[in-house]
Amino acid sequence: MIELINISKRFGSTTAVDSISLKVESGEFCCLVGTSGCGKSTTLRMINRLIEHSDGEIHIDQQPIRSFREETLRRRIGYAIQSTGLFPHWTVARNIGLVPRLLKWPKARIDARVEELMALLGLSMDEFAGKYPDQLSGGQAQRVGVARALAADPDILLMDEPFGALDPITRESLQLELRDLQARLGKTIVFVTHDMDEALTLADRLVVMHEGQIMQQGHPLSVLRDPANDFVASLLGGEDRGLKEAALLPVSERMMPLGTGGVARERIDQGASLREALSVMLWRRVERLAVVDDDDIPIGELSFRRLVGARGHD
Ligand SMILES: Nc1ncnc2c1ncn2[C@@H]1O[C@H](COP(=O)(O)OP(=O)(O)OP(=O)(O)O)[C@@H](O)[C@H]1O
Repeated sequence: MIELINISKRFGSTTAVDSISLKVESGEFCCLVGTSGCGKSTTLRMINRLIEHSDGEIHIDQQPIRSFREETLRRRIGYAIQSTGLFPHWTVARNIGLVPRLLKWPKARIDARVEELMALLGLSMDEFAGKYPDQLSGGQAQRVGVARALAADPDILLMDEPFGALDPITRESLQLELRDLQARLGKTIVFVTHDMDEALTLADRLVVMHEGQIMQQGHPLSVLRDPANDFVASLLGGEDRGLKEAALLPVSERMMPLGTGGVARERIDQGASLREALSVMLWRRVERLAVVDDDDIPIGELSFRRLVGARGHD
């Protein structure tokens, strides 16, 4: 668990972070969002002591981070950033092995770990191990950056706009993979982004910052449904909030049992979001969809009225 207690950071006369308190539970995916310059990156970098806080206390598993040795921080906290920070004259394999080497692991263990991580991030050893960063696409470089951050098997991962420079399709696929990876590996992740859709997709805990302070924090759905003030509401997209909420809710949430009137022609997967269902209805110009399981067998149906949450019968 990471705990920030009344944390402030001042740079000369600028207060970048102003007495914030935040608790991130073990295994939680926490996203920090907010306007440019609101103190997100500073908050993140105080957790691994790249920046020293001015006031307050930061604890990891109840211990003040100032009591940790540098080596322990390195081992326990991985860090990935937008520009990847890969060393240009080092191969992919060498870049990934950076922290284990600093921790003086034996060579055989480092080699085995690099191989394991490349497989985990979908990078073929034969193709990529010997390449240099400038021979990689943006998405491949980000994968290497994430692999490097995971190298010493840290329990905490700090990520600062890691997918910021990617095209939307690569970005979405890396978001899904990261979510999946986190569920499998059980890491605690603190993730900075200025992209609200990215934050809503990834977060268990959404933290909205403004001018160095936390305006609101909570589960994305509860923040969406009940924004603390106009600033949070507008950052969440104002009237667009309905679509954002629909993107977070699965079709199964509003599905009805199969009726007797025959199965609808157009289908939607039970794991799809209500937003995707709405899109299919608009595109196909239908008001009813058959909801199908993984084997494409109809298990229920979704009507437009149910989708929008209207009360009463269809
Ligand atoms: N090393 C520094 N020296 C002086 N001021 C700094 C320093 N680092 C950050 N700041 C200031 O602290 C404030 C918060 O910066 P920070 O980088 O944490 O914001 P951010 O929310 O991550 O912004 P962005 O989304 O634009 O990256 C800004 O006003 C910034 O100018």
